[in-house]
Amino acid sequence: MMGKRRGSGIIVENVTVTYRNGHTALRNASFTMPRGSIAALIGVNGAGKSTLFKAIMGFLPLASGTISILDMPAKKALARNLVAYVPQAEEVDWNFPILVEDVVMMGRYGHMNFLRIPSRRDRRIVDEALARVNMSDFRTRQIGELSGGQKKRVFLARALAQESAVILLDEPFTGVDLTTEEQIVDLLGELRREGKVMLVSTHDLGSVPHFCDYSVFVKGTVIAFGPTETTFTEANLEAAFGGALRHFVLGGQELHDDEDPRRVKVITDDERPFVLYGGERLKAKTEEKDKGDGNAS
Ligand SMILES: Nc1ncnc2c1ncn2[C@@H]1O[C@H](COP(=O)(O)OP(=O)(O)OP(=O)(O)O)[C@@H](O)[C@H]1O
Repeated sequence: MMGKRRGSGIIVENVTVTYRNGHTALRNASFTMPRGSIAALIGVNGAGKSTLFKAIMGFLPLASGTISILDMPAKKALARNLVAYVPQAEEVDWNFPILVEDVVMMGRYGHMNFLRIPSRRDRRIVDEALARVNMSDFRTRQIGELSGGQKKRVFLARALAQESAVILLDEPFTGVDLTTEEQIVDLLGELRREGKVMLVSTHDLGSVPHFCDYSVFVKGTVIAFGPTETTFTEANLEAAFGGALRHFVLGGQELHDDEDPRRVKVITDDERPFVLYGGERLKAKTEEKDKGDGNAS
């Protein structure tokens, strides 16, 4: 396990990515996040979140700029198998006939020689990864026969089996029920305590302050980034989502039977609402969690 907490996790500096059709999806994007932390990548559809992931993974060339991972050039970190990617559901061919346990074993390929014969250790790591996402009972199922949330957990298990220090998760909560989302959030918290670096793209605004240490707002570039405490603000949400967000302010008789003057503001992109109480938002729970015994069940 990674015990190291110091040093930088991911540094993206002035990155520009242009697709082959000439469309520049990201221009001069920059942000940094340290080791042992979780950052949310927040932005509307088409803002460039997946493009950023693909650029970090080396799937797309950079027109300019640099990316460094764990204090080394991204290429080197990728070659050392230090980065795992959990793709969006739409990017996977679910008709491909493959068993759950074989998907997770793919996470071990980078550790095997070209014959790809799993060792006892590889099998043990796959078993542990499946157990950690509560999918052991499904190991001999075809991946295409699972629910959306179960598929996500299998791909998360593949990332765990890879034993990489960095995990990129593209929309891990889309199509996932609340219990599964909570399990995934707990697991990410455990991984953070192990010193891993996690970048999570999400539309699920309500959960960001609960588990993300850093927020990165994307809109064709990085328009704001920093600690969630200070960066996950109404102004930045507005800047990132513009008219796509809906606001409700509840107060008076709508909210209270008594004379309580306090009001609640709800900001939502219709997935999970983000609630501000009397102009102040709920304090992130992450620190409280960290102070616990670290034994999330
Ligand atoms: N292969 C491609 N060729 C050309 N343009 C592309 C390609 N893939 C994406 N784009 C464009 O790049 C921009 C950013 O897309 P990207 O997929 O990174 O957005 P996103 O923030 O991940 O959105 P979503 O929330 O829908 O996943 C969009 O305008 C999109 O149309």
